[in-house]
Amino acid sequence: MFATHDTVREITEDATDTMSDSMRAGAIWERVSRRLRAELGEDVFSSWFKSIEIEAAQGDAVRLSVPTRFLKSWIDHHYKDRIIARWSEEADRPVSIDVAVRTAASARAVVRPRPVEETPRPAAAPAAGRAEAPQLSSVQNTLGGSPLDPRLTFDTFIQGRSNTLARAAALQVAQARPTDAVLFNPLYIHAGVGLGKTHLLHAVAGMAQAGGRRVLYLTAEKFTFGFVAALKNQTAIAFKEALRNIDLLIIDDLQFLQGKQTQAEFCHTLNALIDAGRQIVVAGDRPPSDLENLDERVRSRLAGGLTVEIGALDENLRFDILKQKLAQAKLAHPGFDVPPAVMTYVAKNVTQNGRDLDGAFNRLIATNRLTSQPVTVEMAERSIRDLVRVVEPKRVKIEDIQKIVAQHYNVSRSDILSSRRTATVVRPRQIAMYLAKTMTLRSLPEIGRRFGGRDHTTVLHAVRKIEGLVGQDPALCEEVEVLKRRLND
Ligand SMILES: Nc1ncnc2c1ncn2[C@@H]1O[C@H](COP(=O)(O)OP(=O)(O)OP(=O)(O)O)[C@@H](O)[C@H]1O
Repeated sequence: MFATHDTVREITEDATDTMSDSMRAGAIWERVSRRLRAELGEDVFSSWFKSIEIEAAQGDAVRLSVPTRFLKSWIDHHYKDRIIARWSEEADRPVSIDVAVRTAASARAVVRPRPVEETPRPAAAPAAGRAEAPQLSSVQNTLGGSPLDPRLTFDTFIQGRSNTLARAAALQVAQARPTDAVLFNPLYIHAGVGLGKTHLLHAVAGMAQAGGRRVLYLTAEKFTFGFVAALKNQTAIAFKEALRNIDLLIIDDLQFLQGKQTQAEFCHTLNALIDAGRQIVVAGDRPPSDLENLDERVRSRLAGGLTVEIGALDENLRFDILKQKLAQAKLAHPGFDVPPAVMTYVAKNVTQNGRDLDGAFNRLIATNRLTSQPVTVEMAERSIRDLVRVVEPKRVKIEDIQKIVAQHYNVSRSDILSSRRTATVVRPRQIAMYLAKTMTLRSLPEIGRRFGGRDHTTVLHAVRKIEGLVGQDPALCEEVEVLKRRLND
């Protein structure tokens, strides 16, 4: 069917209306942005509003877009009402505003308002585009990146139940090509002392660097020092530029990020890199929510990515780490060996963390090399006595297991004891039975009785089922580890 003159005119008028709506919206957004910047301050404005673009504007309906889901949810929760109020005031009529996440296709079609003038800044070095961005060495020089230990690789990082998820996420990030979509951003890894965070971060840095990406690995202390020194030397602009031109920023020991201004700069860097589709990996000694001294904006930005925990090293993992250390030691000290009984003794008794395992192993080598004593269990007992912690195993009660599992899966304890067979209850019940078998000395019939009078074969089936799943499903494995830790606390 051909369009009549009238329809052509209607279509043209519609298009002209849409164009002028868009242009009007662009002008209004400029004024709204100025007011938001004045009301909220430069820091808040550049953290949350700078990357907003107008996706569409038609009549009283405006659609804004932001590059990430995190930004959308933050703006929806904290600033949307304010934007609507300011926009309605500037437009002299009520408007509805919707915030969407930009896709590559929508980004091409976006209406770009003129950038809002910022408060005057000292003359900046010309902004380097991605193509002429500084190469790794100059980034490292400008920012004083922390040195990487070539021994800390994925090959030497031993996988166990407590670190499966963290390792898998880290590997995915390290292997990504620059054109791949960024999956977990930021990736935040937390663990207690000596459980392998630094090892994993070095492995990510090394692999990504080998893949040709511009990587910067910094401890939070170095970041603080670099930023403060740059401020003192009036090179802060160059510092910021260099930071924003890397592909992968890795920050270790985030708990040591000091100072309000440094944290604000870190937050800007996080926002700028994430919005530009670059990857961030951060490690700290506790989850973001527990980092009390950290700026709220940094905390929420971190919590908006993927947070994974590395749990305690279990005995099997400790044994495997020792095996690897032995292989390395044999290369450096030909003729040196540690009998399996000694390996088992150390793995069983040095339970704290990987650093104590390093220490124990070094003492075996030193004692053997310096005194020519053969490595035996007695020799090991004497040399590593202070690293051995005698811990009374905590007695876990079946009732506690049922309570904690029920809480974790948001079902009631009576659901777990009941005969209900819906999936939401069956899996938690099986996990609770599995924990009862592996964390207490109760027999299968006794466990069956305590789980609503079930037969011992039902318990056995549950235990086998969960044992099998834990080996295949890292997420379930992580859940079980979390439950075990809660029960052992
Ligand atoms: N899964 C693992 N495989 C191999 N080595 C490990 C593993 N976990 C820990 N280690 C070793 O344990 C030691 C301590 O690990 P690392 O320095 O990475 O701990 P961390 O979590 O960064 O501790 P901190 O919080 O004190 O900085 C290192 O020698 C590391 O190589």
